[in-house]
Amino acid sequence: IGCLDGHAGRLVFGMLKGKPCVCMQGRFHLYEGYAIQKITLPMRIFSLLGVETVILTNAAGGLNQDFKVGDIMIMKDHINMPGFAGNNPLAGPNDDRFGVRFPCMSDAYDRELQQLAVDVGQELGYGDFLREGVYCVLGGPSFETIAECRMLHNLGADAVGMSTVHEVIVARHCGMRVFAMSLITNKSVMDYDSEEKANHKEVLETAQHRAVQLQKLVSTMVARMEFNNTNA
Ligand SMILES: O=P(O)(O)O[C@@H]1C[C@H](O)[C@@H](CO)O1
Ligand code: HPA
Repeated sequence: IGCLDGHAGRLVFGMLKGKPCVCMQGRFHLYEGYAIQKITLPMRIFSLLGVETVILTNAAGGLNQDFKVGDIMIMKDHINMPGFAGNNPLAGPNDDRFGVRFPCMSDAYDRELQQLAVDVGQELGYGDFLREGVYCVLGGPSFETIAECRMLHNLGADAVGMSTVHEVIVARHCGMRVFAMSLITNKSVMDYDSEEKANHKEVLETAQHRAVQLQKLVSTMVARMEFNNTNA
């Protein structure tokens, strides 16, 4: 597992609220120079281990002007920018043991799990900072220019980041149920007069600030989840 700032590089097995879980503490990214098929391999391993549901989190810049730093955005959809240029984790020969050649992505994000997150978030008193939206993935590692942020916002993205979507595609390909959420760690700079600059320190600080609430949201969702994915 990617071992860089903010990504511990550990695979943790255990029980969470009575459910067997495996957690990646960190992930691989395109910007580390790995092939896209390699960074998504953990999803196929999880599938072979019998994992039914994948919960993904990420840090992201907020393009939606209503979003504040510290907001948690439930992902309802994505824009796969590297995919537009042919960099899709399913490119190459299809391994039929995992899934079909042309998987559907309009149902990538499980609606019931999104609703569960809303319900649990409300119960925990997180309503003021719980949002939903569209995440756009870019390759990184450079943060976006002002013109790029404006373009992505005009395209319908609410948040921008450097991960998650590749994993979602591979997880869906092999029939796992997917829930994903972004922590808005910084506001994307959209204005030439702005003094703000995206930086990794702010990303880590915001993540630290919301860590306990994110853990509570995930663990409460896991506690309420049904076994036996019927979505495959
Ligand atoms: O949660 P991820 O891994 O998407 O984290 C984002 C992308 C970079 O790793 C880092 C940039 O600050 O945050
Ligand atoms: N852009 C891209 N990736 C990110 C950002 C951002 O502003 N913040 C955290 N990850």
